[in-house]
Amino acid sequence: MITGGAGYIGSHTVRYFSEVNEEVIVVDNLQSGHRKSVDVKHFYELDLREKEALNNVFKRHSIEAVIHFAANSLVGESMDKPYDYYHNNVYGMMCLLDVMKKHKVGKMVFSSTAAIYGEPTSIPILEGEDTTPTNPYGETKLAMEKMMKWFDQGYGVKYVSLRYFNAAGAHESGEIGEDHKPETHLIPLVLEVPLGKRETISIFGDDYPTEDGTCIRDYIHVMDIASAHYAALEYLRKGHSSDAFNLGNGMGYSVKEVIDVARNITEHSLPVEMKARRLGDPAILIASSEKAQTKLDWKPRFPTLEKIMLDAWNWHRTHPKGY
Ligand SMILES: NC(=O)c1ccc[n+]([C@@H]2O[C@H](COP(=O)([O-])OP(=O)(O)OC[C@H]3O[C@@H](n4cnc5c(N)ncnc54)[C@H](O)[C@@H]3O)[C@@H](O)[C@H]2O)c1
Ligand SMILES: O=c1ccn([C@@H]2O[C@H](COP(=O)(O)OP(=O)(O)O[C@H]3O[C@H](CO)[C@H](O)[C@H](O)[C@H]3O)[C@@H](O)[C@H]2O)c(=O)[nH]1
Repeated sequence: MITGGAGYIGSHTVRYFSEVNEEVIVVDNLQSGHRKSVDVKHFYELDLREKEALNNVFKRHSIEAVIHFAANSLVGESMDKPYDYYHNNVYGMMCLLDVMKKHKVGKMVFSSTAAIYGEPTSIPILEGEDTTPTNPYGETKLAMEKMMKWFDQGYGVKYVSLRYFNAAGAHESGEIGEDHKPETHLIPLVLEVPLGKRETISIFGDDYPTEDGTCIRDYIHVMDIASAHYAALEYLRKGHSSDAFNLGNGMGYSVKEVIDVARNITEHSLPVEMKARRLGDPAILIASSEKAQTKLDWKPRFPTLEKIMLDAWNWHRTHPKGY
């Protein structure tokens, strides 16, 4: 079962699983997902918090494992609406785990985030880094990780928590990609300029302690995130114990560098506008993914920002209005 399978990362993971001949069913309430982004036999439009309906899906299918993407996931929005984040993320997880335990489903692969670390004390970030989130989004994801730990101890539900850094790019076919409304992520926003959907791209702060003064992030191709979910499932199938892994490329790009790569690929001048810092943005987030590479036997296939940007551009220029 893939929850949130009609969302950005979920739909790419559904696609990857079909490419490796795994049978999946999708549960999604379509609050931000797109029905058109997934081609599956069994799609259930429901909210995880509708526990009885969820229970019926578990009754109807013999579910081996759950891959759990469904969540609210915008840092800025979470500052304004913490209740919504606790209710969907934490209570949604409670409902899901409760139904899983009822049906003795003992494997979960979970979407965690770099946001659980807050301002890291060292770069690259290792999994043992302090977890002190600076926003309700990161706080709820950390609470969800902790809930899984106790459900493992109490009921034997094994899990892999994947802490992704900045997901970007699209499937190479250009058939599926990122379509968030409103969009807040840097790469799709940058690409709206050459598409004529916006005049300029804003840079949120150029006074950070980095070489060019703009924030540095570790961008990871969405299909590499998708393949990591399969690697994590295989890891659980082998009977390994529950664990958490960072997913990134170990390379940081500043906001200005991202815009430069987009200029090369789109051949557009991409005018920028300097703005104030965005609340809650850490200066530098770069992952060490060595643990995932070693223990999950996973390797990113598309580590360069050029490839990530090229695939994103391929999707956006052919789908300027999204799905
Ligand atoms: N995009 C990133 O850079 C990034 C980075 C780190 C972690 N994550 C995590 O990855 C996951 C997927 O992110 P995304 O960018 O694909 O987001 P998304 O909003 O595109 O996808 C989330 C999906 O879950 C569905 N959903 C939400 N609440 C639900 C509920 N209660 N019941 C059923 N369905 C529900 C939505 O309709 C949507 O299809 C999230 O959990 C997010 O926190 C994303
Ligand atoms: O118009 C924009 C949009 C973003 N930025 C900057 O670009 C960088 C990347 O911003 P994104 O919004 O694309 O991504 P975030 O790093 O804020 O967040 C992403 O990665 C986090 C973990 O690193 C969380 O998981 C979160 O869910 C996910 O959206 C930030 O420095 C941001 O300030 C701009 O300068 N201008």
